[in-house]
Amino acid sequence: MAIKSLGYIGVNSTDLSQWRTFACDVMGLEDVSAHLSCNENTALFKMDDHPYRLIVNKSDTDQFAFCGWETNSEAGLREVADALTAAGVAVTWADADHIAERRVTQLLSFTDPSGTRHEVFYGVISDFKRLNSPAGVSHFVTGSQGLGHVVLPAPNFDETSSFFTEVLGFGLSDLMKIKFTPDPAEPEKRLWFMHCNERHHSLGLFEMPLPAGCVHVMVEVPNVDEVGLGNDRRIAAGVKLTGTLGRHANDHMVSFYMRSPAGFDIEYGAEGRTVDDWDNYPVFQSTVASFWGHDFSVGHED
Ligand SMILES: Cc1ccc(O)c(O)c1CC[C@@H]1C(=O)CC[C@]2(C)C(=O)CC[C@@H]12
Ligand SMILES: [Fe+2]
Repeated sequence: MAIKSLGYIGVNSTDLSQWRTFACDVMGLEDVSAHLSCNENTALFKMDDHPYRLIVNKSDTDQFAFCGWETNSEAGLREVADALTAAGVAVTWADADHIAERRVTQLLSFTDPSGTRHEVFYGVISDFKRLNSPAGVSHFVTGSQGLGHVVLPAPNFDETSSFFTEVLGFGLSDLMKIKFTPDPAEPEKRLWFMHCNERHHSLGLFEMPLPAGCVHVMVEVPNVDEVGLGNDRRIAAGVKLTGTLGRHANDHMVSFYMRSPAGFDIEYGAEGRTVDDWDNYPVFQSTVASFWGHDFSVGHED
């Protein structure tokens, strides 16, 4: 497939300083806004040798804004554009300002069948500066696995899931049928996990609308100590815990969840498994989220 990894994510924010505190002091990302001399209505945060992985734009709402998917080449980007066009999805090629803002060579955008905005690009423009984490995080697990994973609301589930598999070429990793709240009357909802590289999942689709525009974004640190240190920083910053420490049954990630200033969650994890041979990987359905831990009921308390 032409899409190789999750390259960046975009967020809208009424208060950039809230994101500076959360992204730097809690997540351990580096604020590179001044280094990249972006305008005062944008904040850029670095995780690795990409110029940035998180872009926060000043807005009148606090919401997830877009995913940025990376392709390898101009041909790869053209392939995605052709597949979208053939499927009747409107493709917008970015103008020079948009391309310059994103620091890539070429860029297009589209909207998926559940209304989430996506960008697809090739050719990151980087000075290859290394991460200098203000929280002392040694590094994030990225590279060919991309920045992590994103779980998106997909109320229009059948159309959205087949769009990602059939039009964009994502592979199904595993699936669940779950209730989101403790309410016993709530019907079960589908939660599908999909891959575009060796990371177990780069994309999740959850059958439910969400005002925040995103369920969560996962970033991966190299070991459980970094997860624990991240949780200590979360406590020190007074950030709400939305899922307790646990190990997932599908990707084996040890993680916790916390509420970001945009209302969606950040999953902070380590020890996720990779899959080298998807052809011989059996898709499965799990009836539990995790081998142990991950109490999500804490997120529904005030
Ligand atoms: C189940 C699971 C497997 C791998 C992951 O990376 C992962 O994030 C999850 C959990 C997904 C999901 C969530 O994020 C919000 C709260 C959810 C909907 C639940 O209540 C159970 C599954 C949870
Ligand atoms: Fe996750």
